[in-house]
Amino acid sequence: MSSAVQGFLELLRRPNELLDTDESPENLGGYGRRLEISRHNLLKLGRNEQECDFVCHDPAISSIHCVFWAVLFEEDSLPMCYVKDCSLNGTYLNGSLLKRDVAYLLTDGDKIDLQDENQVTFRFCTNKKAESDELIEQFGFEKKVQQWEVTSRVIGNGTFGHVLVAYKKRENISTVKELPKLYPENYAVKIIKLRPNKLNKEAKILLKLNHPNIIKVHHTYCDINDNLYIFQDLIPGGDLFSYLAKGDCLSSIPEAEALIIVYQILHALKYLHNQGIVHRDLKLDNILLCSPEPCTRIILADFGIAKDLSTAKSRMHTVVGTPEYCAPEVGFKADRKAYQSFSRAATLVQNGYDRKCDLWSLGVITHIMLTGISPFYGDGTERSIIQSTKIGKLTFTAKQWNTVADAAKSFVQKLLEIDVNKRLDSRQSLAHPWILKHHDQLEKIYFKKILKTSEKPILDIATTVLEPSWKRKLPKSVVVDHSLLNKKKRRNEI
Ligand SMILES: Nc1ncnc2c1ncn2[C@@H]1O[C@H](COP(=O)(O)OP(=O)(O)OP(=O)(O)O)[C@@H](O)[C@H]1O
Repeated sequence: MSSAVQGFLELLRRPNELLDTDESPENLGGYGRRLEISRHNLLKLGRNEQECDFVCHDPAISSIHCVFWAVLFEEDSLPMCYVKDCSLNGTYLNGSLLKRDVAYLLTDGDKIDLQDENQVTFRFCTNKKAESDELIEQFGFEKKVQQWEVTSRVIGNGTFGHVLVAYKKRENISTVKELPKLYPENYAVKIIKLRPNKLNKEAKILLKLNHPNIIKVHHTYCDINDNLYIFQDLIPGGDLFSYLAKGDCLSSIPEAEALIIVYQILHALKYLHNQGIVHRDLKLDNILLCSPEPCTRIILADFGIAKDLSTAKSRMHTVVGTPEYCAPEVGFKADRKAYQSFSRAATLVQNGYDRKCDLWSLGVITHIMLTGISPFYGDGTERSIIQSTKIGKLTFTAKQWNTVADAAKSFVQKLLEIDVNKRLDSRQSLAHPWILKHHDQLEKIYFKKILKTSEKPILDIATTVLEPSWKRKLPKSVVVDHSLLNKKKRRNEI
């Protein structure tokens, strides 16, 4: 298996009359043929000869019947291979029907049937070793949390916690026998060891939010070891960084594709900022994709350092974020020694910063999507990034800009504006000519294709879904260990 290949489909059964005419003789009969599932490549099965990697000329099979892909959190982590049904007649996983347009995680040996059982059958195989319960045992995580099941499959590991695959016990199982059994959907659970208040904030903020482009939290639970479980949607398409990282460097994407992503981020930011929430760590790694293809829904994740200003003062003073994406007014200093006199790094010399720091980060993200270049990266050292961000000099002379519209350049310029008063906010950004010019098409794509809704949801209204039992689930007080706080080594937080 080549390194890019993370799994494959083995054709188990296929009626002879449906065979492709151009198949080599050794593949005839349907046994032994393998379809590879690799990163950065959507494997498509269906009737459409132009689009599909595996063509089946059966009228019961849809033009594109189902798609497969693989996502890797890091180079050495175990791949997550997914199947998504896009058909009229359905795709079955181990005999159970898949919900249309929902991605399901595959496990070695899974059986996939196109349309009904025993018509065209594949077996999913991977030679990567399955995860053991080591992590769960090492940290004493609970495997059953009320109606939730925590599995040992790791989605990713962050500075403060682990993200694992979870399942929810089925509710309202249909008693109508004729209806096919539905396959259980996957969820993700982020488990963090409760430490100073800061860590509770992520779940508290997320429970308040309800927006199609923001990670949805379903349930929270705190076990007796102070592990906080945040059950949330599993976003199966990987992050935007991995989507752009092809080979050794980041690649640009077509302007139209970037525009659709920017439009969704702006909707999410407008909603967040209206709620008084500032994300503060917007970057490619924290933007998740529902599938690794253009025009997919994007989801903002990792609210670990988000700030809720709705009940507090309107400015922030703590230096947090990731220098590469961080607005100059946040106050990163090129010399790390400059922080030593503070127990927490703070922009004491400045007037603090506000929600517009998220718009600067979006400017950096847009710049990268359009050109593959990070605007203030310099020589890549933290010092050089911070220095060039402070200067904020932008040039559009690189050849990568040649094919980019002037309106897009102007958008980037207006977000990467050192003067916060001149920098656009989320509402103004949505009214910028780059967006406005394509407004009707963007709206259509957003509501019809991405959100798949015929009615426009009211995106600006806050629907507070704070669980009533939330407060009771947390310990009354959390002992703040200051030595830990100071020693905390967060890659992106000083
Ligand atoms: N709900 C989710 N669905 C799919 N993948 C997720 C989800 N939440 C997190 N991930 C993946 O797991 C990884 C770890 O997430 P987490 O939020 O713990 O840490 P992180 O983004 O690396 O944050 P930190 O900046 O705290 O180190 C992420 O990079 C992301 O790829």
